[in-house]
Amino acid sequence: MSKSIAILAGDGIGPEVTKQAVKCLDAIAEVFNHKISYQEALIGAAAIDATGNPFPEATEEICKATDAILFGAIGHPKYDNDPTAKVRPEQGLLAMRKKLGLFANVRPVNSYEVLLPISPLKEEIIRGTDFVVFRELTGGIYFGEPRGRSEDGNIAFDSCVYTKHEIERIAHYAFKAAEKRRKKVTLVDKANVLATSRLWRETVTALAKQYPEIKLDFMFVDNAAMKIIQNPKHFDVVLTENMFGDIITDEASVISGSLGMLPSASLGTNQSLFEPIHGSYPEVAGQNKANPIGAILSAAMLLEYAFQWHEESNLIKKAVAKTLDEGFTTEDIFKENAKGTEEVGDKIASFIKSDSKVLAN
Ligand SMILES: NC(=O)c1ccc[n+]([C@@H]2O[C@H](COP(=O)([O-])OP(=O)(O)OC[C@H]3O[C@@H](n4cnc5c(N)ncnc54)[C@H](O)[C@@H]3O)[C@@H](O)[C@H]2O)c1
Ligand SMILES: CC(C)[C@H](C(=O)O)[C@@H](O)C(=O)O
Ligand SMILES: [Mg+2]
Repeated sequence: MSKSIAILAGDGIGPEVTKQAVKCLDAIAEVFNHKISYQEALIGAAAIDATGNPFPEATEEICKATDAILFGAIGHPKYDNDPTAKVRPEQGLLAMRKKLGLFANVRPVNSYEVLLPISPLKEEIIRGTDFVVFRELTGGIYFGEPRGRSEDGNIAFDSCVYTKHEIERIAHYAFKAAEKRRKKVTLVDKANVLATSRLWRETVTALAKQYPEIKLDFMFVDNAAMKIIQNPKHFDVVLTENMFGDIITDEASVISGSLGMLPSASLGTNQSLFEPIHGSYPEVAGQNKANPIGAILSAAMLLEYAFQWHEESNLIKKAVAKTLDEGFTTEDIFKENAKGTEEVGDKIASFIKSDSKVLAN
């Protein structure tokens, strides 16, 4: 089989973790005799430096012409520390999501037995955690109008806007995912305060009638933020709006062991993109310290969602698990005898190649 992938490595640790994901994809291509071609494109601060635009047209064209997109991370301290900057790397990421219609961001969260002891949370609480967050990605306060500043600069405003259509299309994805899981959807919102959240509750309640075997429950986001670390096994499929989903998934990454561990898929009707949920972690950029597993598991999600290569995807996940079992990790996981980004990528790729028969069974 022959497939093409756009590689948008971005800024900070983006290039080094994406390189490890590509290494694992190459290992899969070798084992299964697939042909995967890559097209690199600019995004974020790197794209601003080169073109003045954080999501250049050439990048958009490449994204549209390929079978799937693998994205690293964007962001640079020179913009983070300058609130007056007119053009920002994050605008590139948001423009890409909006222009490509990537409205459903899927963020799986699970615990790893071997990593339970390093968690600040109690083992018995997080053992067996397995839920997935469906985060709406192209609406809400990230995109609502009006937004901006008053003329005198003393007032700033953002608008949270949702349409019924935007809620329904991601809710269908969440309910369909629940059908294949433990048949439970928890809608996380702030319906006691926000009009948009009340529209979410009303719309999702009506839509749930189409999925009679799915149990729907509701939770306010402040309570959910607490319950996710107090009783994570309560959750199966979490459905939520853009900003709440952003926040609770960084929080949930503590259950998996590190923010560097969590992958995601951003799905639309015509294209799909795969990215670790973390950012550009500029403090260690270029130092071979970043955990590449979120990026590598994003490549596994790409094979599953974009190509329907399930066996291939499982092989990557098993190689990651085996690497963790051996305690072969970057410093954010096991500090003692920590390995580099490259070494962890090499190890996972070598397990994919050498143990493909053993791991597949
Ligand atoms: N999707 C994205 O591209 C994305 C996501 C979040 C933040 N950002 C941007 O990244 C920049 C830095 O933001 P931030 O510091 O808030 O978030 P961040 O995710 O880059 O880092 C937060 C913390 O998480 C940990 N971490 C993150 N990735 C890791 C990895 N791969 N391995 C080990 N540890 C990891 C580190 O402790 C780090 O200090 C900002 O410019 C921000 O806008 C981009
Ligand atoms: C960088 C930022 C715009 C982005 C978001 O908030 O969606 C990030 O935090 C993420 O989770 O992908
Ligand atoms: Mg985030």
